[in-house]
Amino acid sequence: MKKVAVLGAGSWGTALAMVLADNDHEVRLWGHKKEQIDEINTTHTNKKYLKNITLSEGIVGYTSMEKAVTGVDAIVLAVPTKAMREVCQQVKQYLSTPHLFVHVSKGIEPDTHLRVSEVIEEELPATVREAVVVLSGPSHAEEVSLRQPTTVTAASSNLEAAEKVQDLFINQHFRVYTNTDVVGVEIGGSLKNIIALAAGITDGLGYGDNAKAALITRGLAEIARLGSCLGANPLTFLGLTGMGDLIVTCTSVHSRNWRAGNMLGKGMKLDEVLENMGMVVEGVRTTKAAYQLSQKLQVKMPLTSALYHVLFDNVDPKDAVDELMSRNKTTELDDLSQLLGDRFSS
Ligand SMILES: NC(=O)C1=CN([C@@H]2O[C@H](COP(=O)(O)OP(=O)(O)OC[C@H]3O[C@@H](n4cnc5c(N)ncnc54)[C@H](O)[C@@H]3O)[C@@H](O)[C@H]2O)C=CC1
Ligand SMILES: O=C(CO)COP(=O)(O)O
Repeated sequence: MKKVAVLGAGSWGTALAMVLADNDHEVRLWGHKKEQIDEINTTHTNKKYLKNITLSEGIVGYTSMEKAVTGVDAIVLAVPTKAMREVCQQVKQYLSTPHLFVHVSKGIEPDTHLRVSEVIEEELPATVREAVVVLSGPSHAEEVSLRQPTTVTAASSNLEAAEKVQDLFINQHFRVYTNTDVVGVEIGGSLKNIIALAAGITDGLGYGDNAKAALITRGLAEIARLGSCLGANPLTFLGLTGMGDLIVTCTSVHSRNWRAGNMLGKGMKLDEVLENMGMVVEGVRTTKAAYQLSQKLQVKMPLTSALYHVLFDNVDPKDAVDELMSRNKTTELDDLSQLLGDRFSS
């Protein structure tokens, strides 16, 4: 049995706390909202984030971060990307030895263009950080909390650390693989939210499965294009954190990114949509970051670019689709085949 602190008591932090409690670990779930932590400790529910779920009594809620992290074996960072720096700055005050950090957030910072593990490494000195492992994959909190079969990947350049995280989380319902391609895993997990927003939009506009399949496959092509340019192994994008997460997020009503896109497609404004959601929609900020990166690195990302103009320049979603469909004709396997070809030709 290990002692694990989960920082962030939203949907995903709570669902992962359940997995850890099922594995008989001592789980300390920290949140910054007192009423929510009181609810976790009294009724063993977290209704705003996981409806109709009773949490294991083994999960104890904390409002004191210091108490939550004192003496733990591992710290899971489960807050939205936007809050990651602030939470790292808080946690490092309470640590004096290196700890194993697991992050589960799917985003890229606009302007700095840093991946979440890079943000964490920037904020946490080596004196408190043994290793950073990203846990990612097709995994809606709603299904994980019902103990439905789910597969994810623990990725770190330090394979031993990834294996420690695999051992912490793996069970009969929650299967964990390992990978050392951190760039590929983080880029796949973040950029799929852009495509999920777009898939929600086409559904909201009344378009069908053909449009959805087009978004998923061409979305994967542009994710792989940018990811490979940043140093990822292109094959990672065919795995759980690439194609796997694209499928689950673009096709599920659980996805907040899909739901936000759906409302946009039905004519709502972005501000209204985000107010309505009450939970994080990571794809909005990631669209900005990926668009900026594609401009800087000169990587072709037509779907990301179209979504950027819908979100931030008030372009009508239907006009954006019409424009995408009337671009100059091209071949399917352009630079992507070069990327994969290089791998297979040696
Ligand atoms: N919900 C899901 O099924 C999955 C979510 N993720 C990722 O996990 C991350 C967290 O997402 P969710 O838990 O779903 O979001 P959520 O919106 O359900 O919950 C976010 C939680 O973070 C808290 N929070 C926000 N700012 C904070 C701050 N400055 N300090 C402390 N707490 C703060 C909120 O109060 C809330 O409890 C995101 O990056 C998301 O992409 C990854 C896999 C699955
Ligand atoms: O990442 C997720 C599933 O793997 C959750 O997606 P949403 O943030 O769109 O709900």
